[in-house]
Amino acid sequence: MSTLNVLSVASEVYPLVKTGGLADVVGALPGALAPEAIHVTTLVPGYPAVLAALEGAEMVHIFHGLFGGDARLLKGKAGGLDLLVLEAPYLYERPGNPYVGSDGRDWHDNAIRFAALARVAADLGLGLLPDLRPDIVHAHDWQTGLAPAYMRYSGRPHAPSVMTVHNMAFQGHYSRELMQVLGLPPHAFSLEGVEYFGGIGFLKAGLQLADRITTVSPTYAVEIRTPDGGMGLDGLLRTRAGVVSGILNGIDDSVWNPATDPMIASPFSAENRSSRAANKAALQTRLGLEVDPNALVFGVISRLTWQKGLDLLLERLGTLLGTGAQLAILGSGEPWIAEGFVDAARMNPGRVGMFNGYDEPFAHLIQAGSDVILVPSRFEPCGLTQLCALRYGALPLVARVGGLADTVIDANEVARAAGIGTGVQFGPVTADHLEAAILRTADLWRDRPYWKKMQANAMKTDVSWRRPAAAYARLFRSLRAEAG
Ligand SMILES: Nc1ncnc2c1ncn2[C@@H]1O[C@H](COP(=O)(O)OP(=O)(O)O[C@H]2O[C@H](CO)[C@@H](O)[C@H](O)[C@H]2O)[C@@H](O)[C@H]1O
Repeated sequence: MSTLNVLSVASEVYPLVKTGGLADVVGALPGALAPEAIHVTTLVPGYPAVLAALEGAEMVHIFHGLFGGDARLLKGKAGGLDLLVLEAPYLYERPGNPYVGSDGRDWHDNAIRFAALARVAADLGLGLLPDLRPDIVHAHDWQTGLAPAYMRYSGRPHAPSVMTVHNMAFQGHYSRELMQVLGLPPHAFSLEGVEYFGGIGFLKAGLQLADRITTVSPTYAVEIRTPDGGMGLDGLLRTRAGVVSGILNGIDDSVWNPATDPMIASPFSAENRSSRAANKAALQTRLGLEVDPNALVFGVISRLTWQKGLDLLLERLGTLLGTGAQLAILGSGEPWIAEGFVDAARMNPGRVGMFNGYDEPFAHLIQAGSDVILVPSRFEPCGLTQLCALRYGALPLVARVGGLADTVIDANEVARAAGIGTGVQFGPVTADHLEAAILRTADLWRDRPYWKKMQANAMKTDVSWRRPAAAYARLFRSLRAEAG
């Protein structure tokens, strides 16, 4: 099998820069695709953290006058990845978050910052550097949506493109006045081009002009074709339904491996789960919860945003605590949700523990020590925390949406009778249905033999990248064959 070269372009990549699951996936795909004879080079902006980590950097191109400055394209390695880094200090040399300044507001020039990234991806797809000419350009999320557009409007032969949507809620919508600044020809401002509700839609452009569209679960691939899930883009996606597919995410099962995880209190495996109890005790101690092996511990690891539905949990916290259960929460994000949990912890000492922040090692301990991981998302393209939870034997209690619907087997009565089931699902996503699911989970906890069976089932679920990588490989190869 000949090697296929893919240029993956994204605004964040684990372990260098991460604000969410996008970085995890972009960081994992190259390793996952290597056994499929697919070589991935990842193009990312030259944020300070990326430049600091880059090893063996070699300059491969200078762009004169790239959106208001001179930029250099560097080739090197970091975090085990083959990278191309766009070093453009006037766009990316800023402290903190890739998208927002210290005042919490979007950088004023985000349209240009990410158009520059997309422009460079497109140039590579057009054969700018013969040695680094990709067979496929794989663009992730709105920040890179213009890459397929730039290639298409060049009018020249170019690599075929795949646009992957990790979250439909972020679309990159900008003023029509930027058409010229962004280097888009006037005729691109049309329904079949980049025009979107009177402005320029970056994600819209990618979805309209890429050769294939993927999203990160089969159910989300269906949901985004509906008015609710499509968030304005459902019509386009219905029209292009023939090129849309859903490929589930995986997780890195060497990082997320309870048998070897150095970040947890005591290792365990599906076959030998006895030391899971030590992790539960460590978690309870760390968060000031009563150390009680019999208390059902619900864990949460999440960005705190409306998407994640955790306000519904706050609303029905009384029911959860009424069952005798505990809540361990690790999260950061919007203050209206964070403060609710901080208050809940203060008012329920020993029963609710909250760490308001981002802490990767602690996320591992919560997975290892909780009995349940709660993911009550209003929508969830795939979700990674429930995949980690399955691997660590913390049964996922999830909303029946997107990738959550695709990855958890609900312990309904039939599943219970058959000894299958890996967690609990609920829907529609309302406080009432969440409450019912919490009560059902507490009931399942009382049936300890079945609980242990579910835990074993969960831990044996294949949540690795193997199957998803094979699906991406098939997609890339068929697209390459089609392109000739
Ligand atoms: N406070 C904290 N401390 C430590 N770790 C934390 C944390 N908060 C979150 N995390 C970690 O960050 C990652 C978040 O990934 P998710 O897939 O759950 O959500 P996200 O909405 O960011 O991603 C979007 O993109 C991904 C990738 O495609 C989709 O799975 C998802 O549905 C979509 O919304 C997980 O690995 C989680 O453990």
